[in-house]
Amino acid sequence: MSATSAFGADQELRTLLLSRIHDVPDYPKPGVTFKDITPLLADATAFAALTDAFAGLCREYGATKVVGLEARGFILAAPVAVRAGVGFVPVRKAGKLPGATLGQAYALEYGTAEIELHADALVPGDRVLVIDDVLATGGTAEASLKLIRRAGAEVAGVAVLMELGFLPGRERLAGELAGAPLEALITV
Ligand SMILES: O=P(O)(O)OC[C@H]1O[C@H](OP(=O)(O)OP(=O)(O)O)[C@H](O)[C@@H]1O
Ligand SMILES: Nc1ncnc2[nH]cnc12
Repeated sequence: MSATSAFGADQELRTLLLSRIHDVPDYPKPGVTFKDITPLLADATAFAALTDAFAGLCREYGATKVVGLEARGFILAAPVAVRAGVGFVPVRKAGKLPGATLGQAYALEYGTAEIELHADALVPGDRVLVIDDVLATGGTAEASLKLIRRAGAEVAGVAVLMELGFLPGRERLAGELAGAPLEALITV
């Protein structure tokens, strides 16, 4: 079961962030409403507020590393790591990292995918906050937690900008979180 805190955006921040996330119907395929965060990234005030909220969480959890999930997770996580004064570690889609890697396959809605982590990017004693833009089915985040644990590090928590509450991502993640918190600034 995942713990919750007062991290959820207050009404003002939620309104700001929601106004900068655009719904794109039927993208990338019919029936899917894509949550486009590019307007948020283009708004310095909104991007800074988001970064501050995540950085506060990073400090609260005593995280020693921030992991960002390719690709939109990189954009959100990197400034958080800088703001919080901890290192940034990318989890990439398979075949993109040049060094020795740990790989983790996972099930998508249709088919499978694989993500990778540099084998030496985390060390025992690291406490890792995972950051991504969207939690949908939870498959990507779940696979990232497996990688972090296989690398010998501890999961401090998962933080996303937006949780799609109509999908069972939170339930899927619960086992792998093993009590670590899953925080969403916005749930739709
Ligand atoms: O909870 P899930 O069902 O796993 O979906 C969420 C993931 O899907 C999106 O990434 P995507 O694979 O589209 O990659 P991108 O960021 O490179 O566009 C999103 O940024 C999350 O990482
Ligand atoms: N609906 C959605 N919008 C943006 N990113 C996503 N990743 C998975 N589902 C998504």
